[in-house]
Formats: sequence, structure tokens, C-alpha cells
Amino acid sequence: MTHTPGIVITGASGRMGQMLIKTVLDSDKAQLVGAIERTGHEWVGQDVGVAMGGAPIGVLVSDDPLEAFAKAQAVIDFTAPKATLEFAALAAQARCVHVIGTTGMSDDEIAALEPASRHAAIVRAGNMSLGVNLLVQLTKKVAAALDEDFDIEVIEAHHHHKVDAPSGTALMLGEAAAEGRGVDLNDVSDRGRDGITGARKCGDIGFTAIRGGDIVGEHDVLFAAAGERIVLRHMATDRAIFARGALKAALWGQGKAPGAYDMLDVLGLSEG
Ligand SMILES: NC(=O)c1ccc[n+]([C@@H]2O[C@H](COP(=O)([O-])OP(=O)(O)OC[C@H]3O[C@@H](n4cnc5c(N)ncnc54)[C@H](O)[C@@H]3O)[C@@H](O)[C@H]2O)c1
Ligand SMILES: O=C(O)C1=N[C@H](C(=O)O)CCC1
Repeated sequence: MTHTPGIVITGASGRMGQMLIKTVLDSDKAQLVGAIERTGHEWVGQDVGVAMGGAPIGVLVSDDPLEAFAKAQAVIDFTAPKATLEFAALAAQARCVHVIGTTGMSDDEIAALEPASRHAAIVRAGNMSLGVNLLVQLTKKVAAALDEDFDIEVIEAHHHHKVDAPSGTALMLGEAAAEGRGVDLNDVSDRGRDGITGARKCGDIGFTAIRGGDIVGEHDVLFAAAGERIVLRHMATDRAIFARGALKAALWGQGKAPGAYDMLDVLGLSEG
């Protein structure tokens, strides 16, 4: 008999929460065993299928994560940094694989995940799509091949509801470019130009964030030199790509040793 892992989706009513619920329900490799929302949210207590405008599926939306996690093998979490930190401790307690798609986490918040990763596998990535994770590796390679005559700029565009900038993906791409160049992103990152900024500093990696309408997510890595430009581009047109990646991560994590992993591990794209 094959074991089908039980999955809990946090932030059930969110843009990604609903996409993740559909993805798990459509899969024959996993089963939805829980859906979590904030205390006081109108979905709490409702059948999640009905809350999403469809037929009942027998899973009630709850505001008690520990009770839900105790019945599951994985938690897929696309919520907000504070909530994700709380869920990490509870998922570790329940020995669930914790797949984190939440972006906008500070360095301190990311470091605070470490105790949980000693008890359970955590897979965290600012972008769970295959295309972006390939672009990360391409960015690293191109940056390694070019010298500082090529200015590197990361340009991203997202819908007008997005609350964090630069996007998690833009930061992954900036990290990859910095790694390719053999520098620390913290030393060369140029964010939020405004006013008399002075000329561009050689070696900097710049970030620009566009917000508008219903843009799902677009990322360019621009390498600009005298007389030529290279642009590496990813365009997401459907949030399903992130949900499919997250479910893949939840399944990949089953039986893995406790620790901190990313989508490069899941997709087998890690080098060395
Ligand atoms: N890694 C990726 O591939 C990827 C892809 C898309 C979005 N994201 C990220 O996922 C996050 C969510 O994006 P979204 O567009 O779905 O946002 P959203 O605002 O539509 O959804 C967030 C949901 O989380 C819920 N939530 C917040 N705090 C909670 C708590 N304490 N307990 C339970 N639920 C809580 C909210 O009520 C809301 O339903 C963002 O950080 C976004 O950047 C990541
Ligand atoms: O819609 C969002 O929010 C997205 N967030 C991720 C990011 O910050 O890069 C991935 C793309 C969509």
C-alpha cells in the first residue's frame, strides 16, 4: 500500500492559499487534511470547498495550527513572516515537512528558523517555480563569466497587492549574481534610487520594483555594458507554477533528514 502524505495549507483564503488547495485536491500523490486561517477570519469554521465557492470537501478551515499539523506530514505555508515563524515551531513539533513560500523575511527572521530545522525538514524559496530556479543558475553562470564592465540590474514587476520589495525572487537572482561574481550581496546591493544619487557605482547590483494591476510576477536580470546588453527573463502568467513547485517540495521532503533546504535541492539543480 502506498502512503499518501497529508498536507495542511496555511493562509487558506489567500491568492496562493487557494491555488495550493486546488493543486493538492487535484493531485493523486497527496491529500488535503487541513486548512488554516487567522483567528477571526470569516473562513474559520467553514468547509474549505464551500468557502472557495464550490462543493464541500470535508475539511474545515481552522485557526488551530498545531491540532491540524499533528494529523499531517507536510505544511505548505505562503503567508507572512511573523506567521511563518510561528508555524515553523509548530511544524517542527509535529515533525512535519515545512514548505515556506513566504517572502519579505528579514535576515533575523530567517535565522530564527534554525531551531525548527533541527527537528524537521524546511524547504524555503522565494520562488518555487522550475523556470525561476533554472534562471538562478543561469544568472550565476553569466555573472561568473562577465567582469564588472557589465552592470547588473534586477528588475521585477508584481501585482498591486504585493507588500514586500524587492521580491523574494529578485533577491534570489541578486544573490546568484553576487555569488557568480564572488562578492557579498550586502556589500554591493543598490536599492531604491531617488533624487541626486550620483553616478552608478561600478560593481553594484541594482534592484528596481514595479507594482501594478494583476501582474503575477516578472523578473529580468540585465547585464549592461558599453555597446551590448544581455537580458535573462522569466515571466509567470499563472500562480499554479508556484503551487506545483511547493507540492513537489512537500513530497520530496518526506523522509528527508531535518535541515534547511531550498528548491535547487528539490529540483536537483544544486551544484557540487
Ligand atoms: N515562493 C513563491 O514561489 C511565492 C509565490 C507567490 C507568492 N509568494 C509569497 O507568498 C506570500 C503570500 O502571498 P499571497 O499573494 O497569497 O498573499 P495573500 O495576502 O493573498 O495571502 C496571505 C494569506 O495568509 C493569511 N495569514 C496571514 N497571517 C496568518 C496567520 N497568522 N495565520 C493564518 N493565516 C495567516 C492571510 O489571512 C491571507 O489569507 C507572500 O509572501 C508572497 O510573496 C511566494
Ligand atoms: O505574488 C507574489 O507575492 C509573488 N511573490 C514571490 C516573490 O516575492 O518573488 C514570487 C512571485 C509572486
